[in-house]
Amino acid sequence: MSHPFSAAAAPDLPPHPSAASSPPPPRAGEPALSVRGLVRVFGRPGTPEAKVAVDRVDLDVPRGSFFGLVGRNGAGKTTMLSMATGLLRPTAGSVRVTGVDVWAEPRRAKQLMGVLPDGVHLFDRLTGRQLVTYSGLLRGMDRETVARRTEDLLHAMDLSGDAGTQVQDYSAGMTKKIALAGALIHAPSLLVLDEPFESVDPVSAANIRAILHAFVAAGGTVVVSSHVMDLVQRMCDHVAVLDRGRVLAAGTVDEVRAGASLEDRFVELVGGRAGAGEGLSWLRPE
Ligand SMILES: Nc1ncnc2c1ncn2[C@@H]1O[C@H](COP(=O)(O)OP(=O)(O)OP(=O)(O)O)[C@@H](O)[C@H]1O
Repeated sequence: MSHPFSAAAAPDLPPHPSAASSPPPPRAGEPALSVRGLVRVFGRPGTPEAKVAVDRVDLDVPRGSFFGLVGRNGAGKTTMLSMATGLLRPTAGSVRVTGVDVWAEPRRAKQLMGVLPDGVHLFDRLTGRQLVTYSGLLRGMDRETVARRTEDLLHAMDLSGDAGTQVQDYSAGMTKKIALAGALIHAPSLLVLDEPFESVDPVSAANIRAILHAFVAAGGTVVVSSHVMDLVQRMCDHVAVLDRGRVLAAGTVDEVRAGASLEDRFVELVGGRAGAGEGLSWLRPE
């Protein structure tokens, strides 16, 4: 019997949609995502307030990979992924999705992508079912396909029972899952997920991982950002370590961890835990 949380319950998600407005075919030999010289400065450049959040990043995400982007708080992960997905304009540099320039041809590029941004701001007066349905209709998909995939996705995310509830009444984890369902409905070639497991319970997280693995097995590419090294080591085949807006290491997980655990290697790369707990000598029970 097909268990509701098993990979077998993953919705029908070939990497290329049968939507009315077909996306451009991937260009042979192009990485799924290619970033060159990417820079983002917040605040006026040259002023003391200027903050270089992403600093001349070059990165290739191979097609068919499950790619983890890891870094400390404030390392620049969200800023980089926002630029990569057309949500935040780069100060400099370029981004291509299977050869399509995200900032020169945003409509074409966005057809190829499914995006789960960090701190998603959803139309939360909609019910879960309406939100997923509109995600599909806005992509130009036909109603019948949208209706079928919406039910598949609600089931796969264990949200069928809450499909008629407004998203504003969802928990943080449910909100994450419904946003992910909306990002999957057009069966994109590339999924970019910022912290997809944050606030998500372990059963739902395992379910989402199974869906993502099935998607990669079908030829899709997934990029996830995460702080959880153990998860990235187990789940991803490629990883990039970002720190202070720069890529410190990138490659297959085995190349980057170089025989150590990814967590140990990460701490080594970003400079360890110097000063942890110092200056808090007062922090003890009276
Ligand atoms: N809108 C903004 N205005 C000014 N500075 C910003 C803005 N957004 C991000 N930053 C700064 O850019 C840097 C990178 O932030 P970013 O959110 O990309 O990091 P992150 O790696 O995603 O962190 P976290 O893991 O905590 O989510 C931080 O120093 C942050 O303060």
